[in-house]
Amino acid sequence: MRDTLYANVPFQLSEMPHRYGPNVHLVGNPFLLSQLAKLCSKGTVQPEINRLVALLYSDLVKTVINAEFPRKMVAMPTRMIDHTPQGMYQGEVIDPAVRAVTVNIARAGTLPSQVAYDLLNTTVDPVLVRQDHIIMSRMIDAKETVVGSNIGGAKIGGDIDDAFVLFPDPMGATGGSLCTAVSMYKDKVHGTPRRILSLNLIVTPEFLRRISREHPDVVVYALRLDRGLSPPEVFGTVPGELWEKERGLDDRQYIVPGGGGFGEIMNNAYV
Ligand SMILES: O=P(O)(O)OC[C@H]1O[C@H](OP(=O)(O)OP(=O)(O)O)[C@H](O)[C@@H]1O
Repeated sequence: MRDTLYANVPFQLSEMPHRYGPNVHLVGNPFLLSQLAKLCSKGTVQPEINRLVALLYSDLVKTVINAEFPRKMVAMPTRMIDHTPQGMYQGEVIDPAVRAVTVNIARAGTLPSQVAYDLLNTTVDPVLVRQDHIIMSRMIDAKETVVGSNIGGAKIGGDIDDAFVLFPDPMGATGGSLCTAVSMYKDKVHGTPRRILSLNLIVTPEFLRRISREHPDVVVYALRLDRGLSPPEVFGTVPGELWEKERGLDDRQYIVPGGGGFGEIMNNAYV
């Protein structure tokens, strides 16, 4: 007789309430926010910074797979099958027949994308998993204000038809980098993706506003929302309630409270 215990495995996102709409998920929890606080603090440099980024992404990617990916019922013999016909796991698993593409937005997104790629390969059929690469830089003017994002080169390994397309990038600041990358896929890469997912450690209200306007189909999972430069009336309100007044970017488009330029610190290259 079959045990139905794992026929419908419950999973519920633990997320912070907000008014940014159904495509935004703020999924920080006490454990991850502690690690992220450490990652953002002044004394955290190599090798600890990469260790923390990898740990945080390992968790975030699993959360996204649990929440977004389809499941499938399986009956898989265990090693005990040689001793008893009851040696079978019967229940749900993540459907391995799913296409997934993770995009390395170099440079801060390089390690996060590698973590995502490795985890996807252990979860779905590796033949269906791919990693693409985009060299991307925020462009600044003479006053060091960000004026846009530029693609310096890309290696795109094929189409994205019916694929989950993941953009794991630690900082969502102005949203320029993500919007440029998503537009490039929509304009130049063949196929209709099943879902476009942005996986961030920290996002700003400005980032969410830009993404939701330019690419409302993108689903954002972020551990933390930073709106530290907002006027006093914003603090204490539910995120998104006073969206137009919320501010998380300084004059140079760095996130506040933030954690500095992750790409710079992770690569020890201050350019
Ligand atoms: O939302 P946006 O304003 O576009 O900014 C965020 C981008 O900047 C950071 O990267 P990184 O430090 O690697 O690159 P940079 O040289 O573009 O600052 C970050 O990881 C994003 O890719």
